[in-house]
Parts: sequence; C-alpha cells; structure tokens
Amino acid sequence: MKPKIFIDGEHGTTGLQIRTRLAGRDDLEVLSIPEAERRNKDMRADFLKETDVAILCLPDDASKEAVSILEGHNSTKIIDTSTAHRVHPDWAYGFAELDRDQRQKIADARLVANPGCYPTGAISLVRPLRDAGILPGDYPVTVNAVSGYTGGGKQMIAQMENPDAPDHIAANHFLYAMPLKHKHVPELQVHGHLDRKPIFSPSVGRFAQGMIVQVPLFTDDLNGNASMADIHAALTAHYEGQNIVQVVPLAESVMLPRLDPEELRDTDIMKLYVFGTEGSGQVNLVALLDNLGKGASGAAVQNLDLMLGNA
Ligand SMILES: NC(=O)C1=CN([C@@H]2O[C@H](COP(=O)(O)OP(=O)(O)OC[C@H]3O[C@@H](n4cnc5c(N)ncnc54)[C@H](OP(=O)(O)O)[C@@H]3O)[C@@H](O)[C@H]2O)C=CC1
Ligand SMILES: CC(=O)N[C@@H](CCC(=O)OP(=O)(O)O)C(=O)O
Repeated sequence: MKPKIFIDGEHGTTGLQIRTRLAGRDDLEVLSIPEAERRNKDMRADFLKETDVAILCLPDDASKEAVSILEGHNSTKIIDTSTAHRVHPDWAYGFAELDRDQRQKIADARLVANPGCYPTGAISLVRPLRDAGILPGDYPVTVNAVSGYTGGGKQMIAQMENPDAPDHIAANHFLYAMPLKHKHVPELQVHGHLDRKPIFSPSVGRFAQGMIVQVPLFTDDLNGNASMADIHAALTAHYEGQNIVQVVPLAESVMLPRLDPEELRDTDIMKLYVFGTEGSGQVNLVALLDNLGKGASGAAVQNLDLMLGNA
C-alpha cells in the first residue's frame, strides 16, 4: 500500500509548493482537503488521523492544535513547517546536513520540525565551524539577511502585490524585526551551538522567492586565527558526500561581481560562499537559497523521503 500524505495548510504558500513537488509522485497517495473546508477542524482531524505522514503548513497555533489532535495517535508521523517545535527536545530538527547523525535521526523520528528559512542559511554556515573547533562558542555572531516576500506567506504576498490592499507595502526593500526578537533567534542559537544569542537582522525585497543570509566574521577572533582557506576547507569537508548543500570553490566566488538572491529560485539546493580577501582578517560567509525550496517546501519533501525510507 502506498503511504498516505496529508498536507494540513495545503492551500497556503508552503503547502502549495509541497503539493506541486509531490504532484508527479506515484509512490504516494496525497490526501486533499477541499479549499473551502481548509479550516474545518473535524474534517482536518479525520485526515490527520487517516494519514501516515501529516505535513503541517500552518501558523504556529494551528500547528500546535494539529499536534494535539494527534496526541496518542502514534501511527501518524508529523513534519511541522512552523516555528512551534524547532527547539523542542522531543522533535528531530529537520536539517539533514546538520551533522553526521541528523539524517538518521530524521529517518527514525515520528516528529520532525522543519527548519526556518533564515536559520537554514545561518546554521549551515556556523554549525560546521563550531563542530570543527574554528568558531568559539562565545563568538558574537551576527546574521543579516534578505528574503523574497513569499517568506511572509499569503498575507505578505497580498501586501506586496496588491496596491489596493489597505496594508499595502510600496517599499522595494525594507528592514523588519528591529527589536532583535525575531522568532528564529532561539533556533539559530540552539542548533548553531552558540553560547550567545546571535543578532539577527532580516529584510524583505520586492521579489517573490530567494534569500541571501550573511554571517560576517573577524578571523583574528576565531580559534587558531583560522584563514579563509581553513574556513572554506571546514565547510567543504562538512558537506562532502551530498549534493543539496554546495560549497562554492574559493576560486569561483572570488570572481563574482555580485550575488543575486533569486539565483536559486525554484530549486531545492543551497549554495555556501566564503567571501573576503585572504590575510585581511575578515570573511563574509554567505548562504544562497530559495526560501520556499531548501528553506521550506524542498526541505519538507527531503524529510518526508527520509521518514519513508526513500533516501
Ligand atoms: N513562506 C515561507 O517561506 C516559509 C514558511 N514557513 C512556515 O510555514 C507555515 C505556513 O506558512 P505559509 O505557507 O507561508 O503561510 P500562508 O499564510 O501562506 O498559509 C497558511 C495556510 O494555513 C491556513 N490556516 C491558517 N490557520 C489555520 C487553521 N487554524 N486551521 C487550518 N488552516 C489554517 C491558511 O488558511 P487561510 O487562507 O484561511 O488563511 C493558509 O492556507 C508557517 O508556520 C511558516 O512560519 C517556514 C519556512 C518558510
Ligand atoms: C519574509 C518573512 O516574513 N519571513 C518570515 C520567516 C519565514 C517564515 O514564516 O517561516 P518560518 O518561521 O516558519 O521559517 C518571518 O520573518 O517571520
């Protein structure tokens, strides 16, 4: 029998993209709730209990509600794309490339928390350097980022695209989360293995999908005064043997006049760059991804395949 998949929130931004990715799959049976019934709790409960894997593409509160509906119903595995369970000890963190063991942890888990889009980029840069002993635990990490506006879901898409919306946003690029209390900070700190709370400053640009996440570092403050080449080598070693996270060769990144956040639009890969000038004492680590690809829906499908034993 084919495993049954139910995407709770399938008519939203992340859910739709997961549905598209699963559309051509004949090894799965995708259960679908009519759009008009998407908030019908009884109908959702029936689907949630009937399915083998539920992928929650809902706001945090609705995700928690779905999890409570499934309490004691252990035959349904859950992938939650919301922020609700990303630092919860009972949930496996759904970033398969986090370390050597994470892929297996996801494969064995019933409860998997899909990472946030920004943390996917930032953690992919800092965690290998923590594990390699290059980045001290108490380093004051800062993360600066720009996202495509689909990152804000249906509401932000309407604000950016519809000039008649009462809360229309006319800006081409804007900063937000200025109080430095963004919901991704705990996840960044816990899974980045950082002793200090990182400073996280996100922004949004007038493009639908794509993301640049930057982590600048002073190399004099790293263990052993690690060079650009050392940092690049540590990242390359960490991501060896898989093809979703790609570390761009130094010789290639040094030639780039600019970086386009939309470059990986509609793909599920992520590219990592080490920018700077060897010997200058500074590097800028950069992750490039599609916020809806490796940043959300692509990662959810990757986790689904691991949980079904397909990968
Ligand atoms: N967009 C992105 O790039 C990323 C999103 N995520 C996470 O994914 C989750 C979904 O986000 P996104 O797809 O962007 O959001 P959207 O607002 O685009 O979609 C959310 C969907 O959930 C539905 N919904 C809301 N409340 C309920 C409820 N109580 N019961 C049932 N359905 C409900 C909405 O219905 P309605 O149309 O009626 O509002 C909508 O269809 C969020 O937790 C977000 O943080 C994670 C990484 C990246
Ligand atoms: C542009 C934008 O608004 N981005 C969202 C983050 C993306 C998202 O909602 O997802 P997760 O928290 O589940 O990763 C935000 O900053 O809240």
